[in-house]
Amino acid sequence: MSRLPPDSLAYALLQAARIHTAVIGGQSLADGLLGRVDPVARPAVQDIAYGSLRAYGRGDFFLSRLLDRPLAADEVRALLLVAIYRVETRPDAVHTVVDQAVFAAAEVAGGNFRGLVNGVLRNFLRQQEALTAAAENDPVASAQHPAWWLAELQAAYPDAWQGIVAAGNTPPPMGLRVNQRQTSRDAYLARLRAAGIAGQPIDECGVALARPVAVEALPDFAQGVVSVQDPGAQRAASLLDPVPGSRVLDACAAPGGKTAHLLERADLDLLALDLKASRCRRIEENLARLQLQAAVKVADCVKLNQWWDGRPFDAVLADVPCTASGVVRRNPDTKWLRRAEDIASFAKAQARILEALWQVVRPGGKLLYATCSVFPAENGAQIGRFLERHPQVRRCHEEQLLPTADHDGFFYCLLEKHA
Ligand SMILES: C[S@@+](CC[C@H](N)C(=O)[O-])C[C@H]1O[C@@H](n2cnc3c(N)ncnc32)[C@H](O)[C@@H]1O
Repeated sequence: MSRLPPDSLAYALLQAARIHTAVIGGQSLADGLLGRVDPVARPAVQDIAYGSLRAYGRGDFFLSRLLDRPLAADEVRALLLVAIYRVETRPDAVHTVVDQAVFAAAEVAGGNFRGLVNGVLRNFLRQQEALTAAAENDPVASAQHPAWWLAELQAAYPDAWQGIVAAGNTPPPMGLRVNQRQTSRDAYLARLRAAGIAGQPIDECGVALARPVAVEALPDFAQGVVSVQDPGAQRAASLLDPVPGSRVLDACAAPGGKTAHLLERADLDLLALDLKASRCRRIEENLARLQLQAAVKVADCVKLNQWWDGRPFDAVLADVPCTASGVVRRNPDTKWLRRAEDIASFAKAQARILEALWQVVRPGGKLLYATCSVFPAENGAQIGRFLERHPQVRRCHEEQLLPTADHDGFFYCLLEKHA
């Protein structure tokens, strides 16, 4: 519990520091860390916690120069990191940030850290110019990504890696998918305008918002007229493009964004699988809100005997688990939690999924392999190895979307089985 008022900056800094501590200790932002924060403070805490995690390489560099020995409490280190982030992003209010961080320090258990926090932050302000210049010459501090991650990007994209890094360091855009069964994209854009929310049309049913808003502010969100989905993710349904009435498998479906999009476009006999029961509930909740129907089953898609009745599918979506390196700006914890070896272990699991699912595609049917990664081992190289094992498979289409201001990073490959 905190005695700080939830609407104070001190409270926001303290909560952001606690989230930081949990993440650096190995927990994921997806574990609901933000849900423990007073709702009044959530937008501010999210802004500070996510922003400072995106910039962790930079903050860590500063602290390595400001502290001459390890701190007694991880939470104090995290408090310094979030305060420095706030100082750098709000240069007009640096003294308020320092004062509020000192109030927050009084809440950290295990000692009296107020003097230390005050001293380190004032020291940072005194040396800010020199430290900022030094950070420019440090690869991890300036790119704000781990060294192994940068090496992967540089090897794969010698001309484009800086753009990928820059996109990864920017707050993500908010995209919407309009439910074509309920309204048209242009009619919904007009409703957004009437609600004072600016947006641009994208593709067949997407909208890019000028600024993120809370979902509760979106007209008729609860009635299922619209969903939040990045335009890059919306490519899946149009690439697979199953014909009405066909039998479709979404093998790694939770939370059901792409399942729902497929069903909004056409009436389908669709089976959605996911490994985890809690995540299958998310699919069911999303389908219920959007007034769509599918069979949802908890299963490991690799273990065909657990879930497959032997009837082949016309179309299969394999949106496989991956490093999520294309959506790192949405989950800035992942780049600090992952290790270089994770790429190979994801690639191994993906190959097993692809092999298993290929067996359930009917002759003449298609499979769309998808990741939200930019690492080739999970994408083009994965498909290359699959095609070596199955030379008769037709690769109909392949695209690597790199993250930009308009969409996240995704990879798609559409494969067709010999009839
Ligand atoms: C990238 S996410 C899917 C996102 C989803 N397609 C969407 O658009 O909302 C990958 C999902 O695969 C699930 N998964 C991982 N391994 C699996 C397996 N062997 N069988 C079924 N689901 C699996 C994970 O639980 C996770 O929900």
